[in-house]
Amino acid sequence: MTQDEMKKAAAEAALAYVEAGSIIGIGTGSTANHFIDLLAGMKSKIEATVASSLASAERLQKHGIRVLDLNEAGQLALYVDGADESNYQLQLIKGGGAALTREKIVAGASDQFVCIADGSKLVEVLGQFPLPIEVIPMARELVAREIVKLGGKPVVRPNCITDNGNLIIDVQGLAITDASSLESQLNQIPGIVTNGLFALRPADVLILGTPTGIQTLTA
Ligand SMILES: O=C(CO)[C@H](O)[C@H](O)COP(=O)(O)O
Repeated sequence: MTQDEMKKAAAEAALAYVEAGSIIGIGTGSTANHFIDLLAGMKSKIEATVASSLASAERLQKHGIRVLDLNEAGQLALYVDGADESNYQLQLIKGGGAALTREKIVAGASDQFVCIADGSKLVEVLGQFPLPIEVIPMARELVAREIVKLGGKPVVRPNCITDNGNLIIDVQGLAITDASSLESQLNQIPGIVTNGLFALRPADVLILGTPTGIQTLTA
């Protein structure tokens, strides 16, 4: 089974969490794309969606799935999204697709966060994947200096402007032993919009596609 097939299997398993008549938050990335494509097969069952990126909104609309602004939609029952890493507490690193801020907003507005991924994303300790941080452009050098003080190596992601008009700095070499504290600490640095740690609001359910089948972890 390829990694992509495992992502698709996880996305398919997440369909079971979709309730009739609901508005669903939709993530960003290749696993979320599988979920969007599968959701199209049951689009008459749902009321609408809220997208965490322009790319996901476009894909949903191509399938004829209604996309609402979060401010119109209100509190959502369900958010489905992928991740770059998850630990066993379902704390995540996200932002490989540069959509972390909108993803965190939509996750924060959802009662249940179902994370879908292939099994390689499950790790003992977060941090092998460089931590993405969304940064307001004028604060780039300030943020980079502060990250170095914390022991990280900041790398500005080339040719990347977020849907919010900002930069992504990927931070390598951070020891993420206390993900909640680090998430809060980084967000205190002026110029950081948010960082890709989803520890204060982890996933509620993690669905992994593995070579031997679906593995589901709950918080
Ligand atoms: O956080 C994300 C986008 O900002 C994605 O969920 C994360 O990068 C995983 O992507 P993929 O499903 O393509 O492996």
